[in-house]
Amino acid sequence: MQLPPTLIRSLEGLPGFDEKAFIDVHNANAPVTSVRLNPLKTTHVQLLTEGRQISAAKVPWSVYGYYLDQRPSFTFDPLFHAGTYYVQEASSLFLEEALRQTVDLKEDLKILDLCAAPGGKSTHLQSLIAANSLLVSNEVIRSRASVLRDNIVKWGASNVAVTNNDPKDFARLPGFFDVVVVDAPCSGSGLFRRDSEAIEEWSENNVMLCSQRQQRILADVLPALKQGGVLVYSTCSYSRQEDEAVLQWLAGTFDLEPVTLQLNPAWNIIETQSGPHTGYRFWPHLLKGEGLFMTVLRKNAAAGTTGKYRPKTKALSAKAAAPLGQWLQAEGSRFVNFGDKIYAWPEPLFEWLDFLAQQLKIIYSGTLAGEMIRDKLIPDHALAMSPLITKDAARLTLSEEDAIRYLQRKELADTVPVSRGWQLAAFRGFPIGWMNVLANRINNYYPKELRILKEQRLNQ
Ligand SMILES: C[S@@+](CC[C@H](N)C(=O)[O-])C[C@H]1O[C@@H](n2cnc3c(N)ncnc32)[C@H](O)[C@@H]1O
Repeated sequence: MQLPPTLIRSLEGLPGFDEKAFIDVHNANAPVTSVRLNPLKTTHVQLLTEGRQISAAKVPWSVYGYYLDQRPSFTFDPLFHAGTYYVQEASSLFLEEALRQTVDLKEDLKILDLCAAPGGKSTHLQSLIAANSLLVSNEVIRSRASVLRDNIVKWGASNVAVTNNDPKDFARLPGFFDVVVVDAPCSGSGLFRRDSEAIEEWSENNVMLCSQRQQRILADVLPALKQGGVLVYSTCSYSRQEDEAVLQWLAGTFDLEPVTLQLNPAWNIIETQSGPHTGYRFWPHLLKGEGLFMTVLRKNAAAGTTGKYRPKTKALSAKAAAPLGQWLQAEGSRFVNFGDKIYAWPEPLFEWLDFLAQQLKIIYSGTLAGEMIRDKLIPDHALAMSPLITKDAARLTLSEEDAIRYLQRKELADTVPVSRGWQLAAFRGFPIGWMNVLANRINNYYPKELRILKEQRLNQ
């Protein structure tokens, strides 16, 4: 692996940098695989290891994160499609430790993940916050926002709104958020080990452009953070201009208080100073993870307020919502319809979601229960992924082979259902989607755009 010599030169003198060890670890061809469990579905890592000749070890800075000693084919694992875990780079799981040390996560919070696709940090944040907290998971690029929505749907949570807005749109929400996470678009050098093609695209000029864009994004979003609120800024770049220099600029431009985290020395995370502010560097030659920079700051400055709110969205009447009781645990939810589509919004988040719907371009919120057609609900895939699904829902347990066929949207020739109508396709107890059993065939309702396109199981 030929790392850009200008990158190497630019890293000299940075805390923790060791040229030889850094180059060696890039050439060692020893990829690190890590996953994070979804506590809405399971907290037992044995689910992924038992009977699979894989062993798992804890990622030290995350309750839900595990290293796997090999990389299985996630595409061909029905448990992956059931949303029981997310495949995520280990260093980035440090977000959990950063928040546990700076925010009372038991409180009802409003959290913004500004640069959220494909959803690693957002699904993680969702696992850390209370059920009555609201996560706004935003992605500016429309196609990437759809991938983000799919991953949020798969995760199964109801307390998330997926938005497709430009950072400057958040100026409409002065002082609204308790926490803002900016996992900024960057030059990506921290991931060279996993994606050697990115090396070709790396240039000093791009580092500079990224640094300017990072500053613009931060300046745009800061008004939306409340006074006393916490800003987390991270990149997967090693470059000073995108890390310490951005922190220095933040500190010099805005009224932000330094926040220092307690580190376990065994973790080998390296502290780096920008004046009184501390950043945290993750070097792949010092720990089991990829390159990452993260810093936390607290807003001192007074923030504006969002002004008067006029309710607009109407919840379905009890009578109109009654048929939904057969599909999901309705207690604690209020139902809203956008056209024929019926969403379940967590009751305590109703006003916030209604307010946000008036300010932002929301592409998904709560849980999409399904479409009401002639007074009957056609259940949506999102409902199958959600813990709201009623325990009484009929389900058909599929073998691994059939579960993969189902996920490929193929026919389930050998599966023998015991009853007719809508039922969940399940694998090892976890729903993976819907099917409708008719007299002479089974209709596979796995969403076309999510289906596994590959024929063969290949390790990826
Ligand atoms: C590092 S990635 C985010 C990864 C994500 N947080 C995760 O954990 O899965 C940065 C994201 O910022 C988005 N982005 C690109 N340009 C942007 C801009 N000008 N403002 C805000 N976000 C931008 C990218 O599309 C990308 O999805």
